[in-house]
Amino acid sequence: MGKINTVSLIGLGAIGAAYGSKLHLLLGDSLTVVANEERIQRYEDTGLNVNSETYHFHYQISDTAAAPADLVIFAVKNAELDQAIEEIGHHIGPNTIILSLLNGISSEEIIKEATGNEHVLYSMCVGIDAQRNGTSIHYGNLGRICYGEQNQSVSEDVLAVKELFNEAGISYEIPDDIKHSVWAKFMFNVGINQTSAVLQAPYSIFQNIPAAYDLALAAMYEVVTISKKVGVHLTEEDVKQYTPVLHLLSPKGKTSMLQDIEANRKTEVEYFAGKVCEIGKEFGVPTPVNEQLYKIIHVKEEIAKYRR
Ligand SMILES: NC(=O)C1=CN([C@@H]2O[C@H](COP(=O)(O)OP(=O)(O)OC[C@H]3O[C@@H](n4cnc5c(N)ncnc54)[C@H](OP(=O)(O)O)[C@@H]3O)[C@@H](O)[C@H]2O)C=CC1
Ligand SMILES: CC(C)(CO)C(=O)C(=O)O
Repeated sequence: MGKINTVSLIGLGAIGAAYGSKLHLLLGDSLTVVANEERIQRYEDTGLNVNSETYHFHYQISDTAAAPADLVIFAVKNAELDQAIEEIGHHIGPNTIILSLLNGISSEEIIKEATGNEHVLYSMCVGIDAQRNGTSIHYGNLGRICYGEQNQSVSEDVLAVKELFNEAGISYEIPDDIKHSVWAKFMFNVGINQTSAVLQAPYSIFQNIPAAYDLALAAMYEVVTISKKVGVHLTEEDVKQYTPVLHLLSPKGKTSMLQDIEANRKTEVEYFAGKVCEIGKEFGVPTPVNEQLYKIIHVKEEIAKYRR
């Protein structure tokens, strides 16, 4: 792949709109947002408001024919991924590079398996505190997108994405070991997203009340333990590296999981505690903190359904 000229994006929520707005400023209509008619109608009615600027993206209805894009970006929630893969299928050709900005440790494998595409890079975003209210998105920090090849090579695809991000003004990092970085981010999400959802607490609580962050740490240490069983080997150093990340987030900001709870949406608990408990069981490692978080967050989802 030479230069990336066309990008298709699916998922115009907090993450998709935040990074999509940067790409739109660079690419104009060469950035296509793929969605069904109902969503497109909603986006066209008001435009997308990102940090008080209104954006009108170029939209394409999901089941219409399309030329493959140079780059496809997934920015939906984990439970929405299978449907999104199907709906953006026309935009994926044999040479299309794919980035998945979803949290968790499974989306890249799922995309590879479903599409047979050989240009899926491993990626995640870190240090971003994007919040969504309907079609209005606000972020204090855009953070950076960490990405790379699983085999750690600096491939043509990696370089093409680097050029795009440089031109769009999107901060990025190409870590030496992207799998390790994805797991470290997973560890942080397992801690902060889940405890924030249970405590219904914004980042300021974790920044200022050590006992609150201790709860998150207890869940994170279970990820450190299971990571050693799957050959990733997270360490105390990885845990420590996330303390400054937490302190850079906007104090009033909320994790994506707390936003889901407050908006009565299904959360990503299956992909956080659910995954930790699954791997723990496989290797005979107890994961009591995540077991409790899993149960409590499920009850919160049930309460939301009951109230609806
Ligand atoms: N928010 C944050 O600060 C961060 C989030 N993340 C991760 O990024 C991922 C996305 O999170 P976030 O942006 O917060 O989630 P949001 O819920 O804000 O956004 C997801 C968007 O995807 C849309 N969508 C779902 N299915 C489809 C589909 N089939 N076609 C088109 N659009 C679709 C949803 O539309 P609709 O509302 O109409 O259903 C929604 O707008 C998650 O994995 C999250 O964990 C990572 C880092 C930080
Ligand atoms: C790390 C954090 C909490 C913010 O970037 C996140 O990934 C999320 O809200 O899902």
